[in-house]
Amino acid sequence: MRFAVIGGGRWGTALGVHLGRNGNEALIYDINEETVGKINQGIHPYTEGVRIPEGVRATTSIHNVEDYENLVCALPTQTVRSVFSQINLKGKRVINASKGLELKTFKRVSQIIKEIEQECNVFALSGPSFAEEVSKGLPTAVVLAYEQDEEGAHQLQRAINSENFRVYLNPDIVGVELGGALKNVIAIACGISDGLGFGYNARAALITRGLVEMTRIGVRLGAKKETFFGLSGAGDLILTSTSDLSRNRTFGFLLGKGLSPEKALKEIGQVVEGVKTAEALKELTDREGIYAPITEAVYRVIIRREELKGVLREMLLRSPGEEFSL
Ligand SMILES: NC(=O)C1=CN([C@@H]2O[C@H](COP(=O)(O)OP(=O)(O)OC[C@H]3O[C@@H](n4cnc5c(N)ncnc54)[C@H](OP(=O)(O)O)[C@@H]3O)[C@@H](O)[C@H]2O)C=CC1
Ligand SMILES: O=C(CO)COP(=O)(O)O
Repeated sequence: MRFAVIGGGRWGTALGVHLGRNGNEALIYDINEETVGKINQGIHPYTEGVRIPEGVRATTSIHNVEDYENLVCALPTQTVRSVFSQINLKGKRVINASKGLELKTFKRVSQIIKEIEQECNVFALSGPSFAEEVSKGLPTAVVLAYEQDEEGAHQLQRAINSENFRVYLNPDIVGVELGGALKNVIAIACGISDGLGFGYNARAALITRGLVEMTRIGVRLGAKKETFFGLSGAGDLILTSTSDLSRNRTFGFLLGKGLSPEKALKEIGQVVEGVKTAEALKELTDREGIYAPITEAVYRVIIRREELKGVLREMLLRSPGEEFSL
């Protein structure tokens, strides 16, 4: 199959490399000339020692992607609207691989795409999948969600699935996209806890209560409860909240060690989606009246700049209530 990958950061490049290895053609679009130049010379721009397979090319010209029927979105979420508005999307399949919510509109990426062009089919590819490990061809399992086009999802599954990149199908695109976006906020909270030296008990509690919070928010927004127990929910939450490879967890960890949000973001130097998603999510949960204490605590620390210890103390003093209140 022929794919254009919009966004040649770590994830877009990893997906392009995987698609190429699996016998597909992939054109990676990126704004950065150096990145595009390296890919076209067969050099992986981020992972040393990994070859760019045959059939993978890169371009800095956004209009070149219009020759492709299947478009993969691997951009930072806040840039999706402006970049995709430049492309004629009519009749295309758009597979969202980004993980976040748009500020102010609180929209998921597939909703942004549909707002730009009604006449296209949207999908979401999500799950526990660090770009570096996918680039190296290490075993990974993800979910491909679809909205209406079940036949298209089966065709895409056949093109993307491989021994080391297993692709499961799920018709709940709302739940799959929300899982990928919301886990980043919980991973920041876990990073803060680890940075403060709170220990493994606290981390396990945060992951578990975080999953309940993600599920509560998701169900209220139209997702299926069980999706949050799958790869794009619990799977990605566990990966991101426990691994040093995660930018979101690392961001929280640096805050826990006393760095300001600006300094932590500068030190990481890559997109940390949970920061903007925490802001969008706090406004959304306030508007909808959804109880989301972990999201609120993260928001108060990174957006309102409240003192970490005070926010945590208030959190721990809350009445615990019932374990499962969705
Ligand atoms: N990395 C991972 O393991 C995974 C990431 N994701 C998701 O993929 C998305 C992208 O992340 P990732 O690739 O890691 O991020 P990176 O930080 O590696 O790359 C982001 C890229 O987007 C580019 N960019 C910034 N603004 C624009 C714009 N207006 N138009 C075009 N390109 C732009 C950046 O260019 P520049 O550097 O020049 O600013 C950079 O090359 C995120 O939503 C993330 O959550 C999902 C699964 C795994
Ligand atoms: O979503 C990811 C892996 O599934 C990547 O997480 P980070 O953006 O926190 O690195």
